[in-house]
Amino acid sequence: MTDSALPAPRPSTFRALLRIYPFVQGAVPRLALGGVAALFAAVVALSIPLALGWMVDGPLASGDTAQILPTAAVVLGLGVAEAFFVFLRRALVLGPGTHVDGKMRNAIYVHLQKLPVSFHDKWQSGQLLSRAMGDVSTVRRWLSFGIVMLAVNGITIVIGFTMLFVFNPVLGAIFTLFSLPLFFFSARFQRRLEKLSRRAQDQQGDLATIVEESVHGIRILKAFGRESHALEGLTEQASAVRTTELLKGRTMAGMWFWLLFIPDSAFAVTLVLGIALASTGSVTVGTLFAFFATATILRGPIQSIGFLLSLTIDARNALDRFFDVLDTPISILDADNALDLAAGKGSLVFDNVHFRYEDASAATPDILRGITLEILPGETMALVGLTGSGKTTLTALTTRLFDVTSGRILIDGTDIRDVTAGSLRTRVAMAFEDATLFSLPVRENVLLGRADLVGGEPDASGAMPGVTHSGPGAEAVLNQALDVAQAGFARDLPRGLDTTIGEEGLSLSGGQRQRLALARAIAVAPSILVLDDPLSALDVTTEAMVEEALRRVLATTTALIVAHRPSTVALADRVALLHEGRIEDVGTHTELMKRSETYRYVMSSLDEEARETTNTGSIKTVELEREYRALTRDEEAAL
Ligand SMILES: Nc1ncnc2c1ncn2[C@@H]1O[C@H](COP(=O)(O)OP(=O)(O)OP(=O)(O)O)[C@@H](O)[C@H]1O
Repeated sequence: MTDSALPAPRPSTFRALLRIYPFVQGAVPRLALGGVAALFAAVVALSIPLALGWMVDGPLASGDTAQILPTAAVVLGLGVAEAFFVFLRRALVLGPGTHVDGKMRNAIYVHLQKLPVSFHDKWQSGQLLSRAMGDVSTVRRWLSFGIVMLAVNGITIVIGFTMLFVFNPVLGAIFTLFSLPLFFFSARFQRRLEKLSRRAQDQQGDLATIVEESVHGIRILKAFGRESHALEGLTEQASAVRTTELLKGRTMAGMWFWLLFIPDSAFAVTLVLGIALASTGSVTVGTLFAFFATATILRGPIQSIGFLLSLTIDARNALDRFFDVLDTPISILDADNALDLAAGKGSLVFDNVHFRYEDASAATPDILRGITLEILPGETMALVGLTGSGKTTLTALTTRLFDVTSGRILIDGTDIRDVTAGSLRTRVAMAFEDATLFSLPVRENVLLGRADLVGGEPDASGAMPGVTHSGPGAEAVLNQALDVAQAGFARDLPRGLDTTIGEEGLSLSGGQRQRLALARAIAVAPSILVLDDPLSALDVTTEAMVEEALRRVLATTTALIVAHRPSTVALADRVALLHEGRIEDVGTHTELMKRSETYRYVMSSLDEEARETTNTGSIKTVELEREYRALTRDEEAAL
């Protein structure tokens, strides 16, 4: 391995934590003020032993009782001042923590939206969720508490130890000497904790993935009676998390042992020596009193160092995990000089397009190996091919969900990589077989691609409706899209088009979800419509109605439709046959039936597929089946 191939060394905890600065920037003044308040609290606390020492050596030793009350009042005043500064510190640092928390979550969300689909294919959603939620919270806790207390306790320790030396250099030196091993143990435990903490956080991400997947796939698990299998997976992962947490807990317990034992033994040794020195008169009782009062105050900061260090280590790992996502480059970006795609007739051209997935092994050939295809403005082209031939992959390239490996895709003569993705995606709309909906009202789901219709008119109270789609323009688009997609059922939902669809639309049937997803694509009023078998879950009667309405839309729109059913092929002006990574033939259905053996083979396999999935109880099905069979027979006879 060459030097350049070696992984970059892990940066120090300090450098790793410094990366939070851009998110903290605006909050620095409040954090700094919080730190100052905490420092005042520490200084006030440390001055109490001075007052006590003075009282013991002064008024108490001389019997001047008149001085006792004022001195007690001073100590009380210092106590009140300390409480006030602690309150101030908490109030000041609370805001910055939540501010940074919000900024970090926004940043990771925006980045996740921009990352290409290939990134999301690779990353588990639970890992992303735990980074955006759990890790960001860990950083907030450290920022609101950990860093301030670490700084203040550090300063308290320095001032406190200096005071011990001033009270009595011998006792101070012995106390310091006995406390030194603390730093050795802290460093040792820090390294061990760092590894365990990262492991625990990663395992929690995996656990979140399992929970997310089993909730998401609850219907399948129930249908196959595999809830116990999912539980086994969860138990196994939970036990891995538990083992790591236990190991972490044991390491922390070991650290705590030394954190308590070392200062206590330092305390004991200096106490014995201090009493001996006081008995010889080398040190006054008041000074000894102040020495131990200070040492007692120092116990808290010394002991909390371990906890604060583990909080810091957790925050460092959380930040590393956060930046694992944020540092992932956005591979599909607008070019520097990208312009908006101008309105045009809507021609779509694939020019010698090659494509392979990033993680494909070197031994496998490209999925698409030189696709050349022209879809004329207003034309409807069906894309037909065997399962796994790359139809979905080809459609995904049209909106740059993936970029071509080589070759070009042109819309109205312009390479889609030369225009802004935003404008491209308003000109090209997609509907997929897997119709994902969001936990939003029907209206918002259907008008998702119409950012131009967000807002609407103020309501009766004059308030703006916020980020919702409303107004006459939005209503017209919504109604037309629902009509074409035969999704009128949505108007009969309990709150009509304002009904919030359950998570991912799971409260709707597969066919209802597909119709809403189709309405969503139609609502964009694109010049190019790309449909990846979006009618597969519909019964044949509804499919025929949707197709009839679609024909009206498609008459003015360029369309590329992945067809898995002969009835979908019937929608098209021409058919492109995708086979072994290339467009093997293009022509009308009749032409291809005549001249292409591959096409006849593919169609007969689609036919079987269709018969397996159609609702044979429907009269329409029988009619369509008969029509198609007759067509096929005629064509076969003509051969
Ligand atoms: N995200 C991905 N990463 C790696 N390989 C993928 C990815 N998505 C699809 N593939 C592979 O690419 C090939 C083509 O898949 P694609 O989904 O485009 O086929 P298809 O023709 O649409 O299939 P179907 O008709 O079954 O829907 C398949 O071998 C598939 O395993």
